[in-house]
Amino acid sequence: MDAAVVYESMYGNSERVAQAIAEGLCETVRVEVVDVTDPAAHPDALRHVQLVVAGGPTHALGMTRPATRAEAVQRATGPVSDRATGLREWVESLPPQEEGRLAATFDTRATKVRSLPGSAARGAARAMRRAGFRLVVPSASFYVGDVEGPLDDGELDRARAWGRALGKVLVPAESPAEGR
Ligand SMILES: Cc1cc2nc3c(=O)[nH]c(=O)nc-3n(C[C@H](O)[C@H](O)[C@H](O)COP(=O)(O)O)c2cc1C
Repeated sequence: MDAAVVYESMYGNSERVAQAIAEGLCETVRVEVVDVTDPAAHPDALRHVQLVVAGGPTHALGMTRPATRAEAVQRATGPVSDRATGLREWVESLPPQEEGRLAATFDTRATKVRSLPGSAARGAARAMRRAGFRLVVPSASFYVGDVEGPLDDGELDRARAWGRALGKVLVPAESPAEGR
């Protein structure tokens, strides 16, 4: 089975989570990690992939928007990726999917506002379900200590474990060879 982890990231935290998820997933499936703005993330370029894992930062209780991305750039005290489009535009561009395509979603969120309900991952999951994907596991959130990060202790391990568990749902242990 082939999988792709498609991510958006302004300060690099969601990118690190995407890489960690791929490290867990690659124990059972072939996986590529793609920035959502990369031509390789275009829906046509991902047609060979059976599982798409998509994620990015939570901004203003949901997926980023042009205004929240501009705010993120303005608030940056270090490296920031100034991007014209993000996860929201990507999921909204997905054409109707053939039956059987699988998906899972993740986001990063701030520990300080952990009690707030908003989650980019849940918004992305809704859009992907509407496009015809089957969501194989509940969406996951990974936490940063402050707006620019860093990720809280243990979050990359948790992301690796989430990727590993996702791979095992897709490729049961008795037939690992079929997943490669
Ligand atoms: C404009 C803006 C709005 C944000 N809104 C939220 C929010 O509603 N909930 C939350 O948990 N985190 C919020 N955050 C924190 C982001 O989730 C955090 O910056 C992000 O997870 C870092 O990921 P990245 O390095 O991949 O961009 C916000 C950050 C910015 C810049």
